[in-house]
Amino acid sequence: MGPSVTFENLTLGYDRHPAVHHLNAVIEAGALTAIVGPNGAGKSTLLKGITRTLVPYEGRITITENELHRIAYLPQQADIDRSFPITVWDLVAMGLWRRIGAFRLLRGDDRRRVAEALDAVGLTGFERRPIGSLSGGQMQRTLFARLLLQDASLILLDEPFTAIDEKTAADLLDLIAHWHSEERTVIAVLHDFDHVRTHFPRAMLLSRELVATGPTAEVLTGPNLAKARQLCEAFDESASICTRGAAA
Ligand SMILES: Nc1ncnc2c1ncn2[C@@H]1O[C@H](COP(=O)(O)OP(=O)(O)OP(=O)(O)O)[C@@H](O)[C@H]1O
Repeated sequence: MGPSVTFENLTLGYDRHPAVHHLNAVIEAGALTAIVGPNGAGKSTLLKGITRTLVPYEGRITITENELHRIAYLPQQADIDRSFPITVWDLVAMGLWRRIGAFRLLRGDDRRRVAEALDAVGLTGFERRPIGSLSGGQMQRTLFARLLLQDASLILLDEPFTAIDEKTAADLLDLIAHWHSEERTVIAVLHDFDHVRTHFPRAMLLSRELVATGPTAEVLTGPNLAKARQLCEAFDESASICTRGAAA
């Protein structure tokens, strides 16, 4: 079973400006949750908080069982350097590093796992291709193959389906459903509400602060979405960290 993630009076930000503001919420162990909200709502920032890339200005994030070493994180495509000279095979094999270390040669068993992961994402035959030559969808399949090998109990995905074709999105959604059936905790930042409604049982609607969280149908309502838009439009980008809720 994957861990639960608890946010308590959490404020995260950059240069003393808050991006996520006094968030209180719980993501249950083994839940499949979509994080949604307007542009600039703090969704990616929240994932960076969970990976400890950002240290909270206030409050805390608690992951049960101290599972930090078992987190897999897929950043937005824009944050991935595709010019790095590495083949599909080597990038996917990096998913084994936690288990076998970065510098050990792959054994037969390891090579079989890499081949199976490539097969699972439909990339058999692409092993020797440099990642710079892949389409957006093929690159995303490669990164999902690496995630498969990471065997993480908490999987964080930042906009995994942006700018990829529907067939690839459907295949990768199947993999996510499989992770959910294995009771891993999966949290994905998503923009496509159809994907969220169809494939994600739970949702968290953010707009710098929490608007709603719970079963997806109860979160993605007209009034909640209108409130999220209003909050984001009203937010002062230059606001400093406030102490509201500090005593809570
Ligand atoms: N590295 C950074 N330095 C300074 N400000 C940042 C940085 N990253 C994000 N921000 C700001 O924090 C706020 C929240 O950004 P974040 O990327 O978390 O939003 P988001 O909900 O993921 O948006 P989108 O849907 O557009 O990707 C925005 O105002 C953004 O400009």
